[in-house]
Amino acid sequence: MARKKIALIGAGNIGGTLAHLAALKGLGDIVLFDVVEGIPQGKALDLSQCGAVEGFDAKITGSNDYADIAGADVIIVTAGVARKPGMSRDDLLGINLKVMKAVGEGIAANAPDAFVICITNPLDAMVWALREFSGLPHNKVVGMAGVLDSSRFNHFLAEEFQVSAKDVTSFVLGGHGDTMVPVIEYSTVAGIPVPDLIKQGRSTQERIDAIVQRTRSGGGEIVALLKTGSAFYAPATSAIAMAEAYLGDKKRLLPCAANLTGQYGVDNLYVGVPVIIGKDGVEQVIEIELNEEAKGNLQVSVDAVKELLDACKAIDPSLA
Ligand SMILES: NC(=O)c1ccc[n+]([C@@H]2O[C@H](COP(=O)([O-])OP(=O)(O)OC[C@H]3O[C@@H](n4cnc5c(N)ncnc54)[C@H](O)[C@@H]3O)[C@@H](O)[C@H]2O)c1
Ligand SMILES: O=C(O)C[C@H](O)C(=O)O
Repeated sequence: MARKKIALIGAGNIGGTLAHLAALKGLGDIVLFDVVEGIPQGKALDLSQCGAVEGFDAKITGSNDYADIAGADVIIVTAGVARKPGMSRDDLLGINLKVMKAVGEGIAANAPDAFVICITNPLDAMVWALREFSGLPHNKVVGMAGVLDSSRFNHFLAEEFQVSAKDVTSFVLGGHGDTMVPVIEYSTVAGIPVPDLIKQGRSTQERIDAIVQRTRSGGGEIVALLKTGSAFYAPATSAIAMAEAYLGDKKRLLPCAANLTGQYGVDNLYVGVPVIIGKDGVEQVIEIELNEEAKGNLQVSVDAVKELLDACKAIDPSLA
């Protein structure tokens, strides 16, 4: 059987980390693409030289030519600009929208059968625009944010309850911004709902509320520390989990930015919801019961994403 091909559009911090993880996990041969000459080639050579130590034999190449992504099974898009301290993700919209146009056209022309995972921010608007520019089916274009945000929430909850993060599960829904919605009612430690753990006196509502807030500003906390860019290890790990779900037809239920067609009362917009990922890409959107507070918070988040889509349409009338 032919090896799978993974194309990474953007060979920066996340792109390089994605390539490393994909090689270590043996997902397939890897093409790193970037507009900057030398960066993808240099990273590809460096990563290839890990193979003899790690025992992998993936072919890793760097390119500045979209023709080299031809036949890719999975494409992960990180092309664009990351924020710096003092900026919001939304400040990246104007510059990254232009990048999505170039990337969408490159994918459409060279790898229209790929499963495409977008990471570029502001995520919900960029994945929507990338889908529009590429014209690929909606089930084959998905955004990565919820896996990362839920992983952050799980990490903070694991610290709070002093348990392994492996035993914590949660869903963070909504847009990948300050309005994201960590859902406490669906957060558990080995199946025990967090509200029950509060009742047992293992934490307090105030402490959990503070964790929700820290999760919401989790990306900004790292930007403030790094000063030169944003998080890349956990974002890369999260996207690789989504790629593995597709390549292995795993039917994983993950929070991802998916196109909604009426679910949660939302139409024609990408936002973070639980989905099943398998060989057909986003195979199902799962609707979960939300209490009134979570419903209201999700609506606020959806409205924030809608505003970003309007901004995209104002910048590029071809999207209107
Ligand atoms: N969705 C999420 O949860 C999440 C998490 C972390 C970062 N991000 C976003 O991911 C993006 C990438 O982050 P990073 O840390 O890898 O940034 P980075 O600056 O390290 O890398 C971005 C790369 O994109 C390249 N690039 C720019 N324009 C391009 C184009 N037209 N075509 C191809 N490549 C192009 C740059 O040369 C650079 O190498 C940012 O927008 C960041 O905000 C999203
Ligand atoms: O915060 C950022 O700008 C990057 C990313 O969206 C994150 O959540 O880490």
